[in-house]
Amino acid sequence: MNTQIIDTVRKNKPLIHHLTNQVVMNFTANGLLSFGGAPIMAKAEEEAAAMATIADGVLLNIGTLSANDLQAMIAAGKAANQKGIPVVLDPVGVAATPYRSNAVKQLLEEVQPTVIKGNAGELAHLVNVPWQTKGVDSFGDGNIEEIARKVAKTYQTTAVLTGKRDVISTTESTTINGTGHPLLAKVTGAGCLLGSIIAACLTTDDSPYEQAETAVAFYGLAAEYTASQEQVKASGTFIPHFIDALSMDVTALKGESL
Ligand SMILES: Nc1ncnc2c1ncn2[C@@H]1O[C@H](COP(=O)(O)OP(=O)(O)O)[C@@H](O)[C@H]1O
Ligand SMILES: Cc1ncsc1CCOP(=O)(O)O
Repeated sequence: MNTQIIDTVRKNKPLIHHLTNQVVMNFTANGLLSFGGAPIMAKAEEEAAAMATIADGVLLNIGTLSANDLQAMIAAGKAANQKGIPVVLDPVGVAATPYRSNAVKQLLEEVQPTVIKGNAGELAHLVNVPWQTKGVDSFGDGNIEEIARKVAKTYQTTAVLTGKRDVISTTESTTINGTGHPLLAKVTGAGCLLGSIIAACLTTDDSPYEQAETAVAFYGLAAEYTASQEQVKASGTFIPHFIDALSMDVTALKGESL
């Protein structure tokens, strides 16, 4: 984890244009604000390109996709590519229906994502590897390093595969992150908010590999700290304390004194 990336995000407060799903909008906006970014949620096709042009990064999350959303995502993604700002694609539930699968295919033909982030089932689907999924969730085990590497190679991007262990992979390097807590899997939108925080970290001058690894490691550490708090009983009490933890310094999250 490169803590300078987090410090830089907190200094610059990057504006992240979110085209995300209805389930997680408020949680994502509060989580990114706490971390140190500036969220804006905007899905109208009419303003998608203009919004991306004033933003520092764009998040495309297909969780509750409609036909209009897809056109807006293509417009925002293209504008971001043109401006040279990062784009994170989160193909939520892509394996669930042919509609989602075709929409992501179209998006990937028109937009070059800096990072593709998803759980094992979502990323496996993108590279035609069989995996057990149920709606937006992923189950089972398999070669997650191989899947992340395949996604990075196929789409010439940085892949972030989440789960009990997270894999960050480019065409050249792969690393595993072990921070995190099972309560994250009990909170809807935990993966979606991570996408937003990755987008914020991608706005510094470092490599996407280091930026993504930092975002994922920090996020898991914040979850571990949260779960260790006495007031946290289960997923309901986890949520507000996790939002708080996202604003903390790494030293404090680790319980180290300065
Ligand atoms: N069993 C687990 N133990 C620790 N961390 C987990 C576990 N499951 C998920 N996470 C963490 O939760 C976050 C969201 O991952 P995941 O649940 O795979 O995403 P999604 O919500 O998109 O399915 C990631 O930071 C990941 O590391
Ligand atoms: C439940 C649900 N349905 C459509 S989007 C969504 C949220 C999924 O969020 P996450 O995959 O981050 O838990």
